[in-house]
Amino acid sequence: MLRRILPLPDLGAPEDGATARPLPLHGAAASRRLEQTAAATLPPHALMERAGTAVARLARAWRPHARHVQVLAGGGNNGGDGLLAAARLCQAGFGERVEVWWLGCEERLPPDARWALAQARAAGVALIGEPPAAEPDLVIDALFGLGLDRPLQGAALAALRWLQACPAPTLCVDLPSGLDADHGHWWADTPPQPAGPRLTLALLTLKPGLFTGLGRAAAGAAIWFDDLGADAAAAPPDAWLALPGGWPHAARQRADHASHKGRRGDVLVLGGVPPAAHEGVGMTGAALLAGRAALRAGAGRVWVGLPAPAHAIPAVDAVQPALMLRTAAAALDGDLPQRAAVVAGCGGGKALAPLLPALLARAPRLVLDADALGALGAVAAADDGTDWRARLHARAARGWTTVLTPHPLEAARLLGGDVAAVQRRRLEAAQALAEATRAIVVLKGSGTVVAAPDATPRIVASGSGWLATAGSGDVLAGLLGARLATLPADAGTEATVTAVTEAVAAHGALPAAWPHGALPAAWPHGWLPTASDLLP
Ligand SMILES: NC(=O)C1=CN([C@@H]2O[C@H](COP(=O)(O)OP(=O)(O)OC[C@H]3O[C@@H](n4cnc5c(N)ncnc54)[C@H](O)[C@@H]3O)[C@@H](O)[C@H]2O)[C@@H](O)CC1
Repeated sequence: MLRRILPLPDLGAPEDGATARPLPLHGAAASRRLEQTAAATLPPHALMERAGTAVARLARAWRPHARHVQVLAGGGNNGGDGLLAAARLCQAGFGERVEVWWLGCEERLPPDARWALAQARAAGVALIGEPPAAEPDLVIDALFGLGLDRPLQGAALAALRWLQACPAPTLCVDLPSGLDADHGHWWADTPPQPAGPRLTLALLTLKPGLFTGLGRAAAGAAIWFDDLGADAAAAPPDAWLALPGGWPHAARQRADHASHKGRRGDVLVLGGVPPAAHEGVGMTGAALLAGRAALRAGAGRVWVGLPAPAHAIPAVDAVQPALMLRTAAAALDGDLPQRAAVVAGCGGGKALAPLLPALLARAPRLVLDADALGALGAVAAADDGTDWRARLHARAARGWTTVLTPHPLEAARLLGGDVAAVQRRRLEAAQALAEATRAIVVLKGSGTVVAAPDATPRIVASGSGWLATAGSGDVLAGLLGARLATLPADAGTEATVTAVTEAVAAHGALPAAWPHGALPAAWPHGWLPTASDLLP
């Protein structure tokens, strides 16, 4: 069955608060297992017939008036899909010219691709061995799919360079050529971002590499999926694709006439050093953004504790006067850390380090962001010498929730590695950090990963380059606080991970809801949104 995965459908405000079911993601090995299982029950070449037909159908629907269709086909089964699509387009009399630039070698073709080549020849498809002379109206990229597992060189690299530079609309078969199916690694020295509009049709399975690493940049604005009639349950997924869903469900919250703010959860944000207290260097805005986001996401009461003396604390947040501003010391005095979801980081700077031991020991629901992650290493020195990892393990053993929200550099520091290694294997890096800390890890970046100990990681489908702006992470931290604040104490790990994923997904969906026409289009091509624009 053919369905669109991205762009996400306009979800509006779901009344029932239901979270969309996550979709299974299968890497190369699991996809091959599924392929074998499916092929065993079908006549020869049936899967390739379905794949090629699906490609041809989507090509016609996407560019119905294309006259010159150029297929770029490699020497494996991905090329076979392209050859068969060309055959079916030709047989349907589509356009004026359907041509295949074929890089295969007849003696080394796998059986399905050999059959597809025969089909293409029988249909009268023109085969060429070099780039087309004129720019086509539509390109079908079937150079490499699942089988790509090393850097591109020679003729294949030259073909990929042509493909990436071609301004024509391009439909990628299964995966954009150059992209690794498992990790979203890019195997070539040419930019992953294509010059022209692009969509990708994933076949049989959705691969994790399409949604994280460089996958989203390479795959284009739209990702479609045809399962070719295979049963995804036949192989356990390597990851889940999480779609934004039912949180925050404002309509449902408001519908409860007898509700009151005490039922909607308390959030304490710790961070935001004021310039008056730190030699003129301040980060107050970060904590205010987190606090505002928590309020907007439905938290009943939000405190912001700034690590500074009383005279340096702003009297009020003029944008959200409902925020309760105080010194961090005052915020931590009493039972607030126990009953509120605590968000620590958000511009707290070095002043956070001395607060962390108490937070780790007292706050059952704790989000550690930015500066709090940087301060973790100093925790032992600041207290009785117990390592921070041991403290996180102890929290997990008590059934307490800790959420770490590193960007790739922070994750690399916590793992003791380098950022390139994290980015190369984002799923594995997030999972390794979750296992090492027994915490829920939100590894930010293109295709944010949510990982928890002993669980299959999730990649969040929402999110875009619009979020790559200062303060965006503080807004996410606030949303996480608001989401955790409404969880019952005995929610359990799975429900907590789902809640964290919902908050990340809701954050990723914010730019789509942002009124793009709302700011004057003055500066060269219009103003860009900032983190404050993510909040109404
Ligand atoms: N067999 C079938 O009936 C089906 C095949 N499908 C298609 O088949 C694809 C997988 O086909 P293949 O396994 O043949 O793999 P590919 O067609 O992706 O790659 C072909 C060969 O290229 C080689 N290769 C890898 N890296 C290279 C490099 N850097 N330079 C040069 N050669 C390199 C590999 O050894 C591989 O065997 C899927 O992505 C999908 O498009 C699906 O449509 C499902 C059905």
